[in-house]
Formats: sequence, C-alpha cells, structure tokens
Amino acid sequence: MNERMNTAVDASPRTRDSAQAGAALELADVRKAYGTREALRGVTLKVDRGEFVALLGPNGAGKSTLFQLLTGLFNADSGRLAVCGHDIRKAPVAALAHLGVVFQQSTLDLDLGVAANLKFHAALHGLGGRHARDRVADALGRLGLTERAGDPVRELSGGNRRKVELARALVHEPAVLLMDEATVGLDPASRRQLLDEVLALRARGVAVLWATHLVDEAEAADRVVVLHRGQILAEGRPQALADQAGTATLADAFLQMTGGGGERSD
Ligand SMILES: Nc1ncnc2c1ncn2[C@@H]1O[C@H](COP(=O)(O)OP(=O)(O)OP(=O)(O)O)[C@@H](O)[C@H]1O
Repeated sequence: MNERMNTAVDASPRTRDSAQAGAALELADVRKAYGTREALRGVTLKVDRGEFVALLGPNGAGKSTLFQLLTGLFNADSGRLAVCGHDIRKAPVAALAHLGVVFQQSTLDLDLGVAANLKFHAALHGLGGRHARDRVADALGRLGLTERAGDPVRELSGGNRRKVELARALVHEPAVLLMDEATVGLDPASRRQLLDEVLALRARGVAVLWATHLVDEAEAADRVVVLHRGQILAEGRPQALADQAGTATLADAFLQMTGGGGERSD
C-alpha cells in the first residue's frame, strides 16, 4: 500500500531559497514497486539549473511513476528525491514550492477562463492580489496568450490549451519544470512550438525534465537519459549517445538499447 504524502503547497516567494547550491533536481537510487512489479529499479539522476534533460523511455519505462514520486503523489520505496536541496519526503512543502508540472492529461478547468485557471493555481501557491495578477499577466504574455485571457479554456485549440498549462506551471516561478509527455495529441507545429517555449526557459535558469517517448524531442535536449524497464540504460548528449552505441542517429541508438519495446509482460 502506498503511503500518501502531504501535498499541500505553500509556495509563496517567502519560502523561496534559490540560493541553494547543488542540483535543481536530484534523485539517488530511487526504487518503486507496485506489488511485485518493479517500476523503478535504482534510478539516480541530476538536473542542473538551466539544463534541459529529456527522459526518453518507451511505454512502461517508469516515466510517469518517476513524476508521481517527484510530485509527492506517492512515496518511493527507497532512495532520495530532492528539489533545490529539499527532500520530497522530509520537506514536501518546500520542495513542491520550487516545482512546476505539466501532466500528460490536461488538468485545466474547461469552463473557467484562461486567466482564472492561472489565478486559481496562484492561490494554491499562496499568491494573491496584485502580485498574483502581475504574475498571471506575465506568464500569459510570455506565451502569447494575453488576448485569450478572458476566454473559457474550452474555446481554445489543443495547442493553446497546452500553452495555458505551461503558463500555469510557471506562475509561481518554479526552479524546476516537469513535463510529462506534454505534447501528446498535438500536431507537429504545436509540438515544436511548445518544445521551443520550454527550451527558452533555460535562459532564465529553469531546470527542465521532459519525459517523452519521441526521439525527435529528445534530440533538442542538453542531455538525454534513456529509461527502460525502470533503469537508466545510458545518458549523455544526443550525439554522444549515438556515438557510444555506434549508430548514426539517436533514434537508432534508442531502438538498439530498448529493442524497440517497453512493457514487460510480467
Ligand atoms: N498503479 C499501478 N499499479 C501497478 N502497476 C503499475 C501502476 N502504474 C504503473 N505500473 C507499472 O509500472 C511500470 C512503469 O509504468 P509507468 O506508467 O511509470 O511507465 P511510463 O514510462 O510512464 O509508460 P507510458 O509511457 O506508457 O505512460 C509499468 O510496467 C506499468 O505497468
């Protein structure tokens, strides 16, 4: 039985301590099993400030499980997870304050306006009044959504809805952004646009962990971490991984490493 954690978030700037040294995101020997099925088998991983890391894995690799642990939804069976030096288990409020997340499935309220969705999120992070309004306006402006601020989310295209989710994830100015298969269902142009928006966050020092099973998205990363059946098989710059595997492309290296398949049948 998984022990539920306290995920209440008080992410006001008061709790911000970005002067913390060390990695923005750090996992050490993280393990998680569902019954006898081992979803994560000793994952160790670091993401630095301003670094974009692609977590590349086929179906069933353990990407979503990793994100569930990082967002405090479940506890790891063992190992350590920390955000800006804050242990997720021991200091969940401080850790989550530094985290922005875009989940695979949309979590927007379709009947609320675009800005209202963001304001609700800001309030959850302890932001209110003018400060919240400014942050919301800033986040929407950055993603070119100012004109749509008053529109119900339901009226937006799939691509713009994803942008709203990204804007929402950035409202409290997190140091770490988690993107869990965030481009699923988007057309190629919208996919590229979202990826470019997130790549641009590096210039602001945001650390990004971008989970995907799409090799072309991983090719844009500073570093690629290949996750397969709960273990990291390789990590490095996209071309370095291909060189290491003796293949022409990252796609070929990925196929060679994972055998083209993901899920175990056990
Ligand atoms: N709640 C659960 N109960 C039992 N097994 C689970 C549960 N969630 C995930 N698993 C199993 O854990 C392993 C890792 O799954 P996970 O969803 O984390 O992988 P993933 O990389 O996100 O895959 P996908 O890309 O298909 O979403 C798989 O074998 C999956 O079947």
